[in-house]
Amino acid sequence: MTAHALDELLAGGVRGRHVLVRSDLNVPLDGDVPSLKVADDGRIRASLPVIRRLAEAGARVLVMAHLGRPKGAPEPKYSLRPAYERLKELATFTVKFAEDTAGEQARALAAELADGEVLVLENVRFDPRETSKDDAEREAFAAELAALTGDNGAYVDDAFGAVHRKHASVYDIAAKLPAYQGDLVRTELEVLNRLTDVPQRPYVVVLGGSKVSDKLAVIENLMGKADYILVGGGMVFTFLAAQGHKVGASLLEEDQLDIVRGYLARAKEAGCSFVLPTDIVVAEKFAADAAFEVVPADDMESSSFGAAGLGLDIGPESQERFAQQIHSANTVFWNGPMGVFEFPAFAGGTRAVAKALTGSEGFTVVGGGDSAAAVRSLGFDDNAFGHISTGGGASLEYLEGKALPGLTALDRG
Ligand SMILES: Nc1ncnc2c1ncn2[C@@H]1O[C@H](COP(=O)(O)OP(=O)(O)OP(=O)(O)O)[C@@H](O)[C@H]1O
Ligand SMILES: O=C(O)[C@H](O)COP(=O)(O)O
Repeated sequence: MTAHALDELLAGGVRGRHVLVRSDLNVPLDGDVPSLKVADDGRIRASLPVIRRLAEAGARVLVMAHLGRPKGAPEPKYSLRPAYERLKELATFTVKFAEDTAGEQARALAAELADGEVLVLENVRFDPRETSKDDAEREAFAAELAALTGDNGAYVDDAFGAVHRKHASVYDIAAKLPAYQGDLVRTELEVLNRLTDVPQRPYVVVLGGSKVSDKLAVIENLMGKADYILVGGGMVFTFLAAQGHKVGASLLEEDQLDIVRGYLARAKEAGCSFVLPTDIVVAEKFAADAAFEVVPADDMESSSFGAAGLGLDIGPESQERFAQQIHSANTVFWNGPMGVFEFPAFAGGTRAVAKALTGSEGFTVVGGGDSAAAVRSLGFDDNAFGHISTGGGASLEYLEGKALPGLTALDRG
């Protein structure tokens, strides 16, 4: 079965109907509470077309989204208010904000909404039922969200970046309301299908970032698809440690070491080679102005910071090697910054990989909220890449060939 498209919903007429849209507004923020500002509005801009189409067609649009990973209770630093402020600046229609998600204020504001107006609900993850493992809890929350739409509502999933999450606002909600696939999800899938169908070889996957345990899980499957997997970012230290090297105080998933050893042992028979950095930029502490040194990847504690040193970027030799590997590829998929690019001293690896992609003659895809934000903050133009996907974990899991809850939920309906 295929999902019903947004076009079908619009063709049936939405004027006066409440339409609940799941968007991915999980954007990086700058500053401190209460003056947090959106640091990169890529995901907001990507979410805008569907919201606009619905508003212009006269729907009463309710936008639900998450930001960060709060622990099931309101936390000011994870409020969606900054994302709402930015959306309001970009919008040509009225946008309002509810301080709760499905509570008293959300219900009242949803009921008062006029045709063509938009209401952004507070972070869905402020309710523990959103991410609960208990089906009944998630379903109860989904029912409360659905109730905001009255008796003739509809649901549109446009949050490509979250389709891999079995969460109430992504999965369970689709069983509560007539459900449709948003344009962003559709176009993201069309592009990623070019990578799953017949990628032009050599096919290089570049992995980094900090959501290490999420992403380690996808490697097993990617090994059967990619010719080379280049590993950088926070994920690299679990690889180096699995090879028996000391990594100081760097990000490390101790409980994944055996799994990673298995990957390294099976890579050859899977027809894939791992390319790991040979040098690392090690810092004294996690700070923009931290002292740093470049050390061999297999001897990270040789820096003057000893076991307290933190690997925050791949070194210049590795940058060169990764760039060469990317230049020789015909297809490149990149997810996850190579280092803590938010600190200029540790942005070299990410810049080098981005530059290599922009110089590539092959088909290049950058996936991930932070990865996309990184390339833009380093001054690269979106158009210099084949495609910039709004999904990090989502695109990786899609490429892995997994059935994703947010997509299967729509097929159901
Ligand atoms: N060596 C490192 N140590 C700690 N953090 C790192 C390291 N390298 C990169 N990071 C951090 O990784 C973060 C991005 O990781 P993430 O896995 O979220 O990327 P993404 O896939 O682009 O985003 P998303 O999955 O949210 O769409 C950045 O904030 C960056 O600072
Ligand atoms: O940033 C992302 O990849 C998406 O918004 C999903 O966020 P999550 O990894 O916290 O579920």
